[in-house]
Amino acid sequence: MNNIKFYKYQGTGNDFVMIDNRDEKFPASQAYIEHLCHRRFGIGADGLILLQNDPNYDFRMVYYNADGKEGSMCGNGGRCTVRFAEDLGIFKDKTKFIAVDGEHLADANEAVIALKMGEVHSIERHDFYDFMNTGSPHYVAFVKGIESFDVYNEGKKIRYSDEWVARGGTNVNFVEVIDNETIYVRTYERGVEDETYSCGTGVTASALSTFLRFGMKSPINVITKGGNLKVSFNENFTDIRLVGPAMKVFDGIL
Ligand SMILES: N[C@H](CCC[C@H](N)C(=O)O)C(=O)O
Repeated sequence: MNNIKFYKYQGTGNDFVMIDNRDEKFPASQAYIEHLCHRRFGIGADGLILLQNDPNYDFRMVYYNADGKEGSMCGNGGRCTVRFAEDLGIFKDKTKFIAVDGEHLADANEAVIALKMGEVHSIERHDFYDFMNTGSPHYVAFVKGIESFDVYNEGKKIRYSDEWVARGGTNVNFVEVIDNETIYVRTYERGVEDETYSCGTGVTASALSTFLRFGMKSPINVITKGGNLKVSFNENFTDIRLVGPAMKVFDGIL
């Protein structure tokens, strides 16, 4: 026993081990984090997040993928970290924190966390897909029959293609337009190397891409395997919000 307290949180089924690391005592080695995230040998999670102090913000969020490596920004993880900080009594109603991609604002109420995402300034448009960075890199392709689509194999093929390996890897989103204000998104996640139940930065990228390709207006409702999110944005993508539930599942001692 290391006598470290951990908490398990989830946001639309994207789940995280959360550690209050304000004393910076957590031994953050890759092997240990990978072990804790393992669904058979550990607690089981898509990632692990350290909540740390920062002199200029309410807190700092440090995110690791399930493979134990520090990742780029995680939207659902950000929403869960905000809920965690609220539960720890760090803020009430509104917060400002820092993550690997910069500053984030968020509002919390009992039902949802609304997280302001980074601005998106450049989007690569291709015939069959868009690519952008919403804090993490995202490939977005539109498909029909999303519920029976082979996300794992098709996503893996793209993620491990020579082009994307050379570019540092990517998360891969498959999207179907459901109605005038709703899309369904499924994501193969880099660093988890599997489909997750929901990916916040991926959902954000998918909504922006749906606006560009089909003119769907903000706010866009997003269905994922783990529940529903909403993405609102202005048309130059400088004010993007990811809104949805985030909650504690259990806690324990390591
Ligand atoms: N699940 C995360 C994305 C994690 C990004 C990660 N897979 C990477 O590319 O490093 C989210 O909700 O935005």
